[in-house]
Amino acid sequence: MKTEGGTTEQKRRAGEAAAAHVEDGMVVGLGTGSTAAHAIRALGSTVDGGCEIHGVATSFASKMLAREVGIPLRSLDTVEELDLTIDGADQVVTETGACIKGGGAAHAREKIVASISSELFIVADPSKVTETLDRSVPIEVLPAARTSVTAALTKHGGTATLREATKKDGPVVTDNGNFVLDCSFGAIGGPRSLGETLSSIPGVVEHGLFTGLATAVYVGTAKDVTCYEIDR
Ligand SMILES: O=C[C@H](O)[C@H](O)[C@H](O)COP(=O)(O)O
Repeated sequence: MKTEGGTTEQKRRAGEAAAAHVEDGMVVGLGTGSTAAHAIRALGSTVDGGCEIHGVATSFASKMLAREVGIPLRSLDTVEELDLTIDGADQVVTETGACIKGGGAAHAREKIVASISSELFIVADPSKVTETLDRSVPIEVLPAARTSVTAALTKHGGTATLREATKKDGPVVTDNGNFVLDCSFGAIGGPRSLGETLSSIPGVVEHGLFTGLATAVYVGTAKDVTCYEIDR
C-alpha cells in the first residue's frame, strides 16, 4: 500500500479522529489508501465494541480490509445515500477542501461514494496540505479512448502519461477495468472549472479533482490532529 509522504503516526491520528465521529446505525463510505486504512481499522474496533454500522467500500482493497476487521458491508450498487465517508487525499487545500485523489486509482468509486454522502471527511498528513493544487491529476479513461483523451488533454494544456503497473507488464488496470492517465497542468488556479472541462472529454470515466464535496479535513501530526471544517 502506498505510504509516501507523512508518517504512519500522522496518518493514524487523522484516521482515528475522523472515525471517532461514526455513530450507531450509520452507513459509512470507506475510502482507499494508507490513511483511510487507519480509519477502517478504527471502525473495525468500534464494531467489535458493539456499534452497529455498515460500510460501503470504494475499492477492492478497502473491501478486503473491511472484511478483515469485521465491518458489515453494503454494495455500492445498492445504496442511494450514506451518512459519512472518510477518505484520504494526495493533495488537499484545507480552506476549501478541494483535493486531488486517485494515487491508488480508486477515485471513480471514491467520487461516487463522496457525492452521495452527507459528510465527507478527508484524512491527511501534513505532507498533503497545499495552498494550490499542483500534483498530476489522475484521470480514469476507457482503454479505447486513451489516445484521444491524451490528445484532448494536450489541447487543454495538460501533459498526460499512461500509468504503468509496477508488478505487471503494461498499464495499471482499475477496479473498473479501465486505464489511468496522470496529467500535469502545473498550478491549478481553478480546480472546479478544470474538473468540469475534464468531465466533458468523451472517454473520461472520472478524474481525481474533488471540489465541493469535503465537509471537513483532518490533518494528523506527531502529537495531535487539526480539524478544518468546510462550508460547502
Ligand atoms: O486512489 C486512491 C485514493 O484517492 C487515496 O485516498 C489517495 O491516493 C491517498 O492515499 P494515501 O492516504 O495512501 O496517501
